[in-house]
Formats: sequence, structure tokens, C-alpha cells
Amino acid sequence: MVEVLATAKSSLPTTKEQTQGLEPAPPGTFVIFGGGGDLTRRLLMPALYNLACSGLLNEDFSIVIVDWAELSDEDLITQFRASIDDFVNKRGTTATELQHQVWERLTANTSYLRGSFEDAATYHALGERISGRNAVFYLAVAARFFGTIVDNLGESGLAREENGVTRRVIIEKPFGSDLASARALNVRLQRSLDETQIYRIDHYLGKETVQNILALRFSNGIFEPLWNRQNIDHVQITAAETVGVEKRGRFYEQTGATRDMVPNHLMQLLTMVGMEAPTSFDADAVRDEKAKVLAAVQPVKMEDMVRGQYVSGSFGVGDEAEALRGYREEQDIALGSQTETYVAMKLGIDNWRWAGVPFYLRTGKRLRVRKTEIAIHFKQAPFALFRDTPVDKLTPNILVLHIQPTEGVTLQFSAKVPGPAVRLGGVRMKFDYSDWFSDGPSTGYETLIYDCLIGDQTLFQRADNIEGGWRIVQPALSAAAGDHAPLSFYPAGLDGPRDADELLARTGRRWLELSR
Ligand SMILES: NC(=O)C1=CN([C@@H]2O[C@H](COP(=O)(O)OP(=O)(O)OC[C@H]3O[C@@H](n4cnc5c(N)ncnc54)[C@H](OP(=O)(O)O)[C@@H]3O)[C@@H](O)[C@H]2O)C=CC1
Ligand SMILES: O=C1O[C@H](COP(=O)(O)O)[C@@H](O)[C@H](O)[C@H]1O
Repeated sequence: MVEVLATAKSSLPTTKEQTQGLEPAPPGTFVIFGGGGDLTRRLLMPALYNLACSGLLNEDFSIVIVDWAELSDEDLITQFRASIDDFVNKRGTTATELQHQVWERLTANTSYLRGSFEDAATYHALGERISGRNAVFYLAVAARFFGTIVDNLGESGLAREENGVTRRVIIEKPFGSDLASARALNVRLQRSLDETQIYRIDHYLGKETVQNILALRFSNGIFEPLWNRQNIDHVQITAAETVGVEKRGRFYEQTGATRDMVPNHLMQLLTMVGMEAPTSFDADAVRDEKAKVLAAVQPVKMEDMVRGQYVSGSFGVGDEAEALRGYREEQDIALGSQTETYVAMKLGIDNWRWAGVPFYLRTGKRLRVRKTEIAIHFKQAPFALFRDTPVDKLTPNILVLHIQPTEGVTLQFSAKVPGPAVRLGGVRMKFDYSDWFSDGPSTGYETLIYDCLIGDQTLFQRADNIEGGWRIVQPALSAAAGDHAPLSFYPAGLDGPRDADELLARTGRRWLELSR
């Protein structure tokens, strides 16, 4: 292993330094519809607290939680405190103290509004609390309510921006369940809102390393000249999870791995790798380039796709091994379920930079390891020089962008093994984020919430980008709906279905090992 440079921990920037140069967001109210739910407890409240600790919320910032649960303001604050204790202060191995001043200010301006999303009275009462103020409406609700809430915001006049007051809506995923429903939802939202008011979230865009793909590509002179069909053989994008469907069986049965991960998260990764340099970080400049890449991707062909479902298996070895249930044995799953928990596919980007370079995507639950990464496989160097040496093959050059759980970049290449003979060994140069940058407490939602508060849509999906992702996977969804999509099975705790290996083996390629 070749270490790139010595690490410089003492010079790591602190959280304060990382937020330097950023102004607190303008004054306003953050309204969370569905604020009694899981997303709010685990991610949104911790993120708002972290933003307050970083000094990025305005002194005049308030929170209104809308839900139908029977809660008093005191109950709400108790829940809020529990979520900070569980998801910020006891996160990982480091326990930190509550920042009392920040906490007092935030909770003094947090209130509860009990009401149904479907009831006009809820919007009337909300209107009184936010009158004349900027507001962000966060729809932390099941997807079936997205249209209803936005219709109500429109009809009640709460979506109207006037006299310099801004009104923005953050929409959670899933945004539609196929191309037609995503289009219909876009049309419905745009009846009440201008596109500049709509913030469609994809939490992958809140991940530092996902954002860093553009920085890596375009702030370094060494990568861009190689980033094309002349030098790259193929690209592999992997999002492997060890978890199963947990308690989300009802949702997952209707969704499956393709809908859950591909048109959104994996397409974000594909566009970041594939896009041209935008002319600026302006939201539309970036999203225009993404739209162009998506438009150049041909819809997936069924012969280039593998769907899998996990069956019972085990994790670990010997006495330590843990038995894992199969998907069909999980809660709320049909006995003969045909839902895929794994999907692999080959896509191509038919443009001047990428024509002929396959992009292989795979994602699945209950795999051997949790790992999200992008591996750029470069073309092989000519072998001629080594023909009369003991070298029988060259190590492939692979640049791996690690997204999670570790964040960093690795470059694999060949180096001469010391000694008189010409022998080559595969080596890796490794850059690990944690060696160079300290990471403040973060849920990944801080950046996204802050960006919405300041009106920056760069990290949010535009209507055409969302539809572009659905268009690409639509043939797979149609085939599954018509029962024409084969399903392979794989043991829980391993690497996924064999057929997925076959998808690459056809052209003499292979997946990068998950557990390497
Ligand atoms: N949880 C997570 O980690 C993630 C969630 N998401 C997305 O975020 C959104 C919210 O998820 P999550 O927090 O898990 O959902 P929850 O179901 O936990 O939260 C929704 C809240 O809204 C309440 N509610 C339901 N119907 C009404 C109504 N008609 N009027 C008023 N309140 C109502 C629910 O109450 P009750 O429980 O009584 O029905 C619940 O408190 C979803 O779109 C999900 O896909 C995205 C990424 C991660
Ligand atoms: O949106 C979703 O993403 C998670 C994976 O997110 P990650 O940040 O852990 O990579 C996935 O487990 C879930 O099924 C899906 O709905």
C-alpha cells in the first residue's frame, strides 16, 4: 500500500472554520408537515439543532410542527430533546453536551399545530402563525399527501410570494412511482408553485462525498483529460446495504430496489460522474448539465438488467454467524412476493464523451457489506514491454470514489516489486477524508436545509431531472408490472445473485469485490 502523504490532523479545520464565510439564513419559519414522524425525530430536528449550533440560523427563526398526534407544546419539546440526545449528543462514540443557549432559543420559538393535512382549518391556523414571514414547508409525510398539502397551500394563499416574502416547499421522496406519476405530480405541484419554490430532496445530494465528485473532477487538472471514452473502459456504481427491509415491508413491497434507489440516488451518482463541467455552481447551470446526461442515457433493456431477491442466509462465520431471514419471511411481505431487493443494470451514455463506455449499476439489501462507491476502470496499458518478463498481467487502473461508510478516494495501479527481476505488484494510493478534514456532527440534512433557507436549489432535483431518472428505468418497471421481469435469488449476507456477475462476464469484466 502506498500512502499518498503524511496526515496533518493538527491542522484540521474545526466546524466553526468550515462554516466560515456563510451568513445565517434570512429570518423565517420552518414548518414541518408530519413533524410527529420518524424522519423529523431522527434527522430533521437534529439537523436544525446542528445548524443552530453552527450559527447558521437567524435570530428570528421559528419552527412549527404540524401533525394530527395529540401533543402539547411541552410534549413536543420533550420529544425534540430526546431526538437531540439520541441522534446528536450520543452519536457514535462521542457524547457531547447540550448547548444550552442554542437549545433555549430554538425551543422558545418552536410550537405545535395539531391538525389534519386534509383540513382547510389547518392551513388557516398556520397562516396566522406565519403571516408576513418567509416560510419553508417541509413535507415529511407519506408520498400520497404531497399533492394534497401543496394544493391546500395554494388554495389557502400560503404558497404565494409577495412583498419580498419567500415561500418554499421541500418534497421528500419517493417522488412518484414511475414516469407517468412523477410527471403528473410535477404538473400538480406547478399549479400552486413556481419551479423556483420547489425543492425536491434526494438525501444523497446532502452527502459530502457526493458533492465532492464535482470538486474532485473539476478542481484538479489531472482527472479531466482522462475522463472520457478514450481512456475509461467502464464505470461501476455500487450501493450495497447490509440491512434488510426492517419494518418498512409494506412500503418496500410496493417499491422494490429499482424504484427505491435507481432513478434517484444512483442517477445522481451517474450524472455527477458523467456530466460536463457546468459554467458555474449556479443551480440551473448544474442541473442543465445533469439533464443533458440523463437525456443521453438510453432506457434500460431487460437483457441488460438483473433483479434479485434475498433468501435466508447468514452473516459472519462459525459460532459468530447470525442467521438471516429471507425477504418473503419478513414482516408485511407476501409469501410469493416478486419484489426485487437487488438490481443490477448496464446503461450507456450516448454522447461524445461516453459512447461505448458501459456504466454498471448495482444496489441491494442484505449484502455482505455496506458500501457505496463509484469505480472508474481505466483502459489497460499495452502489454508489449512485458512480453518477455515474468509479468503475466497488468493490474487494472481503477480510481474508486468511496462514498460510505468511509469517505475518500483510492487509486489502484501497478508498481515494480523490489528485486532484480521485472515483477509487478498491484498497489493502492489512498486518500481518507477523516485524515484531512474534521467532520462536525451532521445528519446530511444540514446542508440541504440551509440551502433551501437561502434559496439555493443546486442540490435539489429539478422536474426534468426527476423525470429523466424515471424514463431510464421505466422499461424495467413496466416489465415487472406485466410479470415479464425474471427474478433471481441470492442468500442474505453474501454478494448478490450470480446472474449479476454474468452481466459483466459477458464482456470479460467483473465487479469489484464487495468485501475487498
Ligand atoms: N424515516 C426516514 O428515515 C425517511 C423518510 N423519508 C420520507 O420522509 C417522509 C416521512 O417519513 P416518516 O417520517 O418516516 O413518516 P411517518 O409516517 O413516520 O410520519 C408522518 C407523520 O404524519 C402524520 N400524519 C399522517 N397522516 C396525517 C394527516 N392526514 N394529518 C396530519 N398528520 C398526519 C403521521 O401520524 P400517524 O403516525 O398517526 O399516521 C406521522 O406522525 C416520507 O415521504 C418518507 O418516504 C425519506 C428518507 C428517510
Ligand atoms: O432512500 C433510501 O436510502 C436508503 C439508503 O441511504 P444511505 O444514505 O444509507 O445510503 C435505503 O436504505 C432506503 O431503502 C431508501 O429508501
